[in-house]
Amino acid sequence: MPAYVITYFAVRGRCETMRMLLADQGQEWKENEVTFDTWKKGDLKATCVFGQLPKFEDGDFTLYQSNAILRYLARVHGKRRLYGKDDKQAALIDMMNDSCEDLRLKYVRMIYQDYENGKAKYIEALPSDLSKFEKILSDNKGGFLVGGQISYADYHLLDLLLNHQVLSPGCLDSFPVLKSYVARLSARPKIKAFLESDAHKSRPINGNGKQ
Ligand SMILES: N[C@@H](CCC(=O)N[C@@H](CSC(=S)NCCc1ccccc1)C(=O)NCC(=O)O)C(=O)O
Repeated sequence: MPAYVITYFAVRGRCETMRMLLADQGQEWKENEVTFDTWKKGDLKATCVFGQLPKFEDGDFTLYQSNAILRYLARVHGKRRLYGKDDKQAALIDMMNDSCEDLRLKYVRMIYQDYENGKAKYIEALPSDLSKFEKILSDNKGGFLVGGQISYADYHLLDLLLNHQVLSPGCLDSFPVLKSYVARLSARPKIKAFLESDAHKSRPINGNGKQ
């Protein structure tokens, strides 16, 4: 039985980034899928430190907060291999992930609270955020957000960009570096296999069916 267990709803949401990271790192994990009906009963919610999912278990070690889970996995895999080569790179990677979280929060708010009326406006404003990542990846010749190796923030940005290509298929057409970054990372053999898996394809992106 894999040591890793992800407890979450049957959606990509805040867990597809860690799933891609684990897949790319050759790790296995168990999915503990929670239905919305079960969740509404409140018993599981009452056991969650912050009353929310995802919950991540590594044996008898339990974590909540999706970004804390990513940082934990970045530390434990291959001697911090997913966290840069030194503390300064690690800090830059955290900075990049914080910006991914900013974009995710904007996306989630639109999806769940303002999809019908806010989708067009969100897509119109999107280039302002995408252009920042286009410049970061253009300026860093290493091919990743920080340095010359993939970090946990790269998996987060990849997940966000894939979701945004569903929301607005042409959103990367004016950002050639981002477009090639998505193609290159998606072509990594283990990520490619994950993205082609039924498990991934069968999970809706969000919990309300909007994408
Ligand atoms: N900062 C936390 C945020 C966790 C979070 O928002 N979890 C949501 C699910 S993740 C997400 S993107 N939520 C957006 C709306 C949603 C609600 C319920 C199910 C699915 C999506 C949740 O548990 N909602 C249920 C509840 O609060 O009772 C993290 O990053 O893990």
